[in-house]
Amino acid sequence: MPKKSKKQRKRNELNFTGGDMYVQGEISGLMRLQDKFFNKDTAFTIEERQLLGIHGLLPPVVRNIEDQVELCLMQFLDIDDDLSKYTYMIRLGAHNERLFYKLLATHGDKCLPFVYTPTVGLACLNAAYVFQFPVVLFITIEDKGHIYDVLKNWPQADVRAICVTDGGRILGFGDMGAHGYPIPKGKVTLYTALGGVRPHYCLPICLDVGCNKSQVREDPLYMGLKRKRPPRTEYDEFVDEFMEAVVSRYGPNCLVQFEDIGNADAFRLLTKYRYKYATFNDDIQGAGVVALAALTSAMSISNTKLEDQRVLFQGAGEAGLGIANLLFVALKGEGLDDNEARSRIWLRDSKGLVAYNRPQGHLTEYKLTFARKRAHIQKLEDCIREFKPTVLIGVSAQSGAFSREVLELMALYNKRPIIFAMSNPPSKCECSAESAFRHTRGKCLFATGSPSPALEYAGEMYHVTQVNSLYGFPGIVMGAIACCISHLTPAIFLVASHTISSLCTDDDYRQCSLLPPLNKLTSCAFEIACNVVEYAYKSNLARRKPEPTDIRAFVKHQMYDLNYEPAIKTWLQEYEK
Ligand SMILES: O=C([O-])CC(=O)C(=O)O
Ligand SMILES: [Mg+2]
Repeated sequence: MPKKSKKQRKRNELNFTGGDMYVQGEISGLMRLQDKFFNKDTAFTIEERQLLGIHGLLPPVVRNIEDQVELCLMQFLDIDDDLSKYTYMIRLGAHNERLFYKLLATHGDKCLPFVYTPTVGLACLNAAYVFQFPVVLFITIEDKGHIYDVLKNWPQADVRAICVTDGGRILGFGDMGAHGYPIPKGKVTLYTALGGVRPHYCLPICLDVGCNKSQVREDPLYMGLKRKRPPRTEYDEFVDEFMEAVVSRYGPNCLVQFEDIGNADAFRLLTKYRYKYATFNDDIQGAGVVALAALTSAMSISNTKLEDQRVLFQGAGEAGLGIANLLFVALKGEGLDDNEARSRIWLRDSKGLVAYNRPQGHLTEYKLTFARKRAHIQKLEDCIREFKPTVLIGVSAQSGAFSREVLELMALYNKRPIIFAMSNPPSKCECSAESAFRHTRGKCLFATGSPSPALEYAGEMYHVTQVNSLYGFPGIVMGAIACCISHLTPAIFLVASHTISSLCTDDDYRQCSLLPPLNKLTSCAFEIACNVVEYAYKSNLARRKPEPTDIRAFVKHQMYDLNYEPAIKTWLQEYEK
């Protein structure tokens, strides 16, 4: 028998003396198997299993993470219904976090729609049914005065990015109260899956202040507080306390993304907090980033300039005003003055054209900025006849708002009408890709909010662009937390938007694809993060010092590693010295 080396003898001794005593002071083997951060399932090597005392608790096979991913994909694809696919992903994430993110990174095209739009909408509609784990932190208005203590119950202490909703305007569904909790969960999943933000830095929060829809509240399965939303002063005090508690608990560099907050509250909070905290509103500013990027590509294809556009919005809520505002900034950047820039933008809400002297409908200060000085027009078709827009953007959550007549009019006035039907989920979308192509006879440059398959029209294949904030926010968050940004200025969103459109190629344009393909989402997020960091240092917004000399390496270094770490590396190396 060959003689065993000293090292091998030592290992052998260890292998048969049980594991726990060798990991004293550390997390036990069994806990590693049950803890999503440490778990590797069958990827624990035999040596690790023996040293950790979990030998025998797993089948003998040892797989690498790539093989595990393929196995998970097979299981996932075998599931028939969308909601079960969603719960499969949530369970996997709660059981083995790295495998979950590796699966998303490897097969994002197949899996992302089941952790994010559109399936996340279905999850909200079935929120009680799909709730299984403490995946988000719930803070209720009854916790007022003690929000800091609730934050302390979240198991991770080094939180750097929060996504928070109050369920006030969930996608196109309106007020869903606490049943909006899957939304921030879906968003922070993309921080990691696309932006590379380490998962333990991310915290999804649902602020439960009640729900004004009795139909939601009175559902026997409703999990939130069974009360109406509070008056504005009480609400504002609550959210103020929340922001202060975040800073006390996680420091001033912790970024807060507001998501799917009710319209009126969203604008007020953004105005109040945007220069005070590192915060942004994805539905307002994030929508602007991606819509402007898609518009930039559409202009490259149609060989037109920004100042040549007349943009009509169907919907003047968060996305509509967010896009209009960023467009306004971009137009001014092209040398237009305020009035010239505003003249390119018309908004139409549920009461018709946003005009000063319209007979009904109070105009908020945010809409007033874009109000027209002209006779009121009620119908969308008449707005089109009057304004002859080159671009029509749907952000109204009104299914069918882009009727055949609307689409035909756009094709009548434009060689290449630019049409974005952005509302989510598809049941709330202004028109389908199919009707946009049919009623413009294939002339339109089209994008929509949810993922859609390629489409055949008159013998030609057209790619259907998904114009969704997922192109922007993961990279913005990664960049902002990497350099500890103090606050996010409008220029940051322009930087992000330009980064996205700069990644489109002539090949994309040939397929009428207005944004980079979905398989480039991670590189898109990385480029945005680097450009945000660079801009933040240049503009004195970055608190982290010293300024890095190599920004790409600086960002890369902070990203989540999708491969397992050896469970006992440090300890074994110590022992074998
Ligand atoms: O979540 C999405 O897909 C886009 C979004 O923010 C919204 O529609 O509110
Ligand atoms: Mg949203």
